Amino acid sequence: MTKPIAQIALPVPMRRLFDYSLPEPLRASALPGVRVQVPFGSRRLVGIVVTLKSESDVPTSKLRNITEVLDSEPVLHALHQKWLHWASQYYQHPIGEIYQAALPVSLRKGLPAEQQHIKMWRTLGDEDAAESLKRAPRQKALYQLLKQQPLTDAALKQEFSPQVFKGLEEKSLIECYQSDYEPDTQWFKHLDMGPAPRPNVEQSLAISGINQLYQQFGCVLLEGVTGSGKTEVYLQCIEPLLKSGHQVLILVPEIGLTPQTVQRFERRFGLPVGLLHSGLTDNERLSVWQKARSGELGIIIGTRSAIFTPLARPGMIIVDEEHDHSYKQQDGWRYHARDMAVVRASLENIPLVLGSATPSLESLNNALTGKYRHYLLKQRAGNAEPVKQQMLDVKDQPLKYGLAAGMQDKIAQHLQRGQQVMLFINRRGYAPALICHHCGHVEMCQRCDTSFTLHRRQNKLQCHHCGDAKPLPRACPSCQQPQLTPVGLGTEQLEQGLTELFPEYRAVRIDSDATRGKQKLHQLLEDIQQGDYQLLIGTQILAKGHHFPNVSLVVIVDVDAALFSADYRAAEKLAQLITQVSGRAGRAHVAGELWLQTHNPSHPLLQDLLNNGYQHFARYALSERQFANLPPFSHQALVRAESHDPRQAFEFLSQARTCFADTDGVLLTGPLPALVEKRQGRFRFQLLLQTAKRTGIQQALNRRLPQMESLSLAPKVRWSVDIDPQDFS
Ligand SMILES: Nc1ncnc2c1ncn2[C@@H]1O[C@H](COP(=O)(O)OP(=O)(O)OP(=O)(O)O)[C@@H](O)[C@H]1O
Ligand SMILES: [Zn+2]
Repeated sequence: MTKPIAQIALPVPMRRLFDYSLPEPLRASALPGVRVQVPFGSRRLVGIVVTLKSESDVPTSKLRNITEVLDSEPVLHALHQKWLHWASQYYQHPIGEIYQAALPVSLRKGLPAEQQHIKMWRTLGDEDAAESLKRAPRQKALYQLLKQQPLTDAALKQEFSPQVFKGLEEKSLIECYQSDYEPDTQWFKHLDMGPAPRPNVEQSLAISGINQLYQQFGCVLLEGVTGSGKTEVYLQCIEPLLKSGHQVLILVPEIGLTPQTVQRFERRFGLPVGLLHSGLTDNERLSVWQKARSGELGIIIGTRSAIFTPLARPGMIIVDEEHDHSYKQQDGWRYHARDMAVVRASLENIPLVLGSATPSLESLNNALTGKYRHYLLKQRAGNAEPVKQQMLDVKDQPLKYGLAAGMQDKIAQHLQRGQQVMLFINRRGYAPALICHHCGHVEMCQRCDTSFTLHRRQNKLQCHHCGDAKPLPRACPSCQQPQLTPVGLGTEQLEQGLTELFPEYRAVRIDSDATRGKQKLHQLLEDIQQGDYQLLIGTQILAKGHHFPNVSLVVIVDVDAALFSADYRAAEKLAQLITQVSGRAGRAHVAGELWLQTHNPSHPLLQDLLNNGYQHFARYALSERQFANLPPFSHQALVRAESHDPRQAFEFLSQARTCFADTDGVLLTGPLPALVEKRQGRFRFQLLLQTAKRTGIQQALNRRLPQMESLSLAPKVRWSVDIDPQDFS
């Protein structure tokens, strides 16, 4: 007998499921994993059936009815559901919000999940009208194409503008119709393989090791210096999988930045690659989701949330640049896509490959302790030489636009040899602050604890924490004198300075200000490839994964700020950044060098990193973490709270602390102010929980969260729990 009650996950911030009764006619179709529409208060919500049952704690008369079943088959299969329930436990986050996050936006809204029809075009009538279209060559071209066979709207739109269709439609020569959608899931029978280089010894070892894990769970850390051919290893590992019809999901930090990587996958296998990134419309996203689920796509490449893409025949998950911080969601449900990937791979019983030149200390520790298989690529692939890394001591040196004289000479030398130079600085805008030379007043954001950044191009001051902006004042708002002076250096100023210092060369700036708009970045990257620019200035966007063969010098203008941070992960982050940035140099035929400007050339971190490389540094950093009992040798959760009245957030966390007071094995730190204490008008505090075992965090929170939720201040402050926090700002 079919069960009359369904437990539903609803997109509401409550840590529970909701019981609804199933009217008789809906019972056969309400399977676990399908979407349903239900009344909730005065609203209608789209939820997902989790389980069916015969009885509820709520009296039957009080149960409300499910109004509609939206799917004929589950949008989340059983394994996926199991995975999400694990996540709800692990991240201590409401299950309904997790289910919601795992679906594309269109499906959250209740739109159809199946790709039922596709829009096609065909010609009308028998006679050939080409003659009458002589004066409209585009219309004639489209007409003749369709005369041969009907074609899909999606394919034609790439080539013909809407006017062309309209013209022909008005002449009643073509019409549009809906055709039944038949997915092509047999792509693997006609792969069109492109040429592949012969792998070197290190690559071969990695490839054969990874391929031993065919349809079997296992994690692999591929630790390879930049340019060592990690991508080539991925390509060769997935080849046998694709040939046997399996699908591969690849996570990357940011797609807009790696068009070349995407092309490499397409060319190697002659297959379209499904792309998932933030620049897509809801419809485009849904389409990739559908094609991945039906098995129509062999390769899916996407950013963080692509980890939720369903696969009909999963073969492997790859997380490229696994150390990258974009894999951690920083608001709402704060999951880590890499960690989600580990659990997914184990449930689906497939291998997971984590690749990086600068692995996170977490993954490295798992590799060193034997939990993960570990393959090292120590040499750059092909003919590329290792990058020479050096420091320039800028103590007591006059700096012009942040550059010492010696550095300016170096840049000139490389430019004169016809090579490109990349300069890296971590701050966008013109200058991080504007100070009054007369009275010392600094314009501060009223809502945050920070100075306004000067953006000279746009003639404005902007807060980089809350986005608040205002026009550049002509005089000091405090003393009315006109001597307002920029302090510090940003990308905009460096660009201006370089144009002044090297007028015969062209400079380009790559930061989030300069690259707004979908195509802009793409275009700039292409122009750089073409050699249109010789001086490339950027923030960390420029550090990620590009391949600019003609860059021979990379300069990091200032590393000092990061050397003295209160965040225990700062050293790791800085080392990753320096190594990644330096990996941009000398990737092909020209030798590359990296120069760091610093006031602290004897700093042990810099010494170790530059003399011994990231692999050595990371192992040393791990021993330090172990000594200090920090992650990955302990496990953390961060309770954050913020409020307009600083006392409320602080008091809430003080009370929260007492909830944990008698919990054994939990080390409590705080409440302490966050690194950025005030943001958008709210004061921010943190309480850190630390335990020796991973499960300790979950046990403590399982027992104490309900108590915290019932604290009198709980509804009055904004608070959240962050498991495995990465960022304490
Ligand atoms: N075995 C090989 N023989 C010759 N060339 C190779 C080989 N493997 C890789 N290459 C080439 O070396 C260059 C770098 O390789 P690849 O992009 O795979 O490295 P990577 O480690 O993924 O780089 P990144 O540092 O950007 O992550 C590419 O141009 C690639 O085609
Ligand atoms: Zn602000």
